[in-house]
Amino acid sequence: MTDLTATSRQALQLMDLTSLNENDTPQVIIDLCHKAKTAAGNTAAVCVYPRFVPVAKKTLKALGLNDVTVATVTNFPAGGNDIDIAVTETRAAIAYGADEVDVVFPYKAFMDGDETVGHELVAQCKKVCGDVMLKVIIETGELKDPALIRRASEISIEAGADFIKTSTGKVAVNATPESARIMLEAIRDSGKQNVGFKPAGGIRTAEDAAEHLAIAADIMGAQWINRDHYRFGASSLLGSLLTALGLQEAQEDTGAY
Ligand SMILES: O=C[C@H](O)COP(=O)(O)O
Repeated sequence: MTDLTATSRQALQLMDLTSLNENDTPQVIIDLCHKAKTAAGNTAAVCVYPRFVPVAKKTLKALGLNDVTVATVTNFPAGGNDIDIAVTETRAAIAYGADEVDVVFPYKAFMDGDETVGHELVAQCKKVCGDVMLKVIIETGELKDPALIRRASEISIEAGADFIKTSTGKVAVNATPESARIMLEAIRDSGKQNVGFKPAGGIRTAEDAAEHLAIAADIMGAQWINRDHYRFGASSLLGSLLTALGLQEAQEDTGAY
């Protein structure tokens, strides 16, 4: 087994297979759920807009994909600083049946110097989540400055994030190796090894995924990398992984969700 085969299989099983397009329909989400099952194993989760959580849950259940969780997004993608709205959206997402909520950190307010609102928003969203996993998207491509990426990561971890996530996939710059390194170092240095990391946005090739996994292994150790600690957020990565695994013909995937 080549290294790329091994990392591609690992990446596939760590993927939050994503469709967050304005023109999504129930049928698009049903098709997405079918793609979560592959000959190389199932993806970790599907990630969809809140209104599609019920159809995703129902489809995965009908397919017997009990290990594939349903993630959704709140305060997305703008990362507004209204805590009530973020909490209300998060509560609604859970009511729809979401297993995991990816909330956008109020990164613009944070860039304007307000650290308190980010901490409070994450803490209050985690409170309504209970056992539902909360991933906090800090939007690294907008923060840009390594010191801001580090600080937003620290605030999110301190406030109770289960995962910190790089990006929405909706801005010009999304997950990069540099931002991944800063965020993983923040997790390591926090001493909270149970906090996970999700690079998301712009990860399209098996080689991209392998590079990210190597960074995580370097900083956190290879043993740390599992679905409880590591996810890829990606809408167009599956096809490249299947090709690297020699499975592309078995499962058609255009990558164009
Ligand atoms: O959370 C995941 C991202 O929205 C996916 O971004 P992508 O479409 O660039 O893969």
